[in-house]
Amino acid sequence: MAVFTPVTLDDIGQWIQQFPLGKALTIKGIASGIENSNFFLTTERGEYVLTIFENLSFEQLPFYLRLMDHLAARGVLVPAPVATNTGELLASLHGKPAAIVSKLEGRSQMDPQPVHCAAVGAMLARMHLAGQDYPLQQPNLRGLAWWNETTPQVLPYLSDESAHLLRAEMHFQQAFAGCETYRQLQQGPVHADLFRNNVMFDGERLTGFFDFYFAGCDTWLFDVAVTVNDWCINLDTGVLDTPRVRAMLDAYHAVRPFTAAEQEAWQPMLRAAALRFWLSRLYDFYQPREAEMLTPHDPTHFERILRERIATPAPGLY
Ligand SMILES: Nc1ncnc2c1ncn2[C@@H]1O[C@H](COP(=O)(O)OP(=O)(O)O)[C@@H](O)[C@H]1O
Ligand SMILES: N[C@@H](CCOP(=O)(O)O)C(=O)O
Repeated sequence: MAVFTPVTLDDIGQWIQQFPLGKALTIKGIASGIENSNFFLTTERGEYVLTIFENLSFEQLPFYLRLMDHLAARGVLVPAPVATNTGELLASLHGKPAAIVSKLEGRSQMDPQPVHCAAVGAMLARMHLAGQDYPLQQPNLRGLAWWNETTPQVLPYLSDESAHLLRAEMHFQQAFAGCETYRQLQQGPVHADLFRNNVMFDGERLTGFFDFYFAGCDTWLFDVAVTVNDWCINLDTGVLDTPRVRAMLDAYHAVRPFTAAEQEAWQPMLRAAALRFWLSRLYDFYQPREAEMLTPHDPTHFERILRERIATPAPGLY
């Protein structure tokens, strides 16, 4: 279980009074996260999720929380942050930034079918459009600059074969990020981590996207590639499953049509999305932080996906 900062009901008895939520009735640590300490919180007003941010600062957090607020206000299904009695979306708990957001119904769909992929594709396109007038700017903190910084830190742990792949792909992605087609890609706030475990479904009904704490301003296509690489693959081989890819891309395209530049950039972008998670998983694997209980994700999964995207062209965007 990844609870880096434990919290008890006693700890928040007074603290909760700054929110219009009544008394706290129960609090329970959530096992599955790897970045933050999360708790299901029941108060006299209902059910919520309390997050204590372990890595993001008071200065960085308004970008994420106001983005969720912005999107929720425009009908995109995301958790709505609860403001304090003085209108703040953030408060300090055990000396760290903390927020309370609404709890989404349902559960994650870990074995998605085309119908789920279509729902995700359509909501992702709506999210990109709704984010167009979001006024705050913050780069994707796990973008190319972070890859450049992280690569030398993980290279010493890799086999010759994997190190060769990482160096070569970094070289390829640096060139891609500097090319004219890349410059033409539409950008805006993106989720950047829209994996199956960050979306809730009630049956076939999508109830919301959550875990926006890797969000940032980046190309919309990067967001699509991250999402396809998790939702539309054979999990053992990393091979794309065409019916799920088509369902997701067609549903996205129907809401926000892809451009010719995006079509051209699609294959390298799928590689970029695989590289990003290979790198972060390597980093988390070899430089783990302390937690009460923590299971690092398997880096080789994304190395396999990267090799597969290099070897086999994906179905086109449209
Ligand atoms: N708004 C929410 N509504 C319902 N469940 C949530 C919500 N936010 C988080 N959770 C639950 O908490 C778990 C961990 O949250 P997550 O944001 O993925 O953590 P981390 O950022 O630490 O990786 C999720 O798998 C989900 O079960
Ligand atoms: N989705 C990433 C890791 C981030 O974890 P999350 O629980 O916050 O989604 C991965 O799978 O490597």
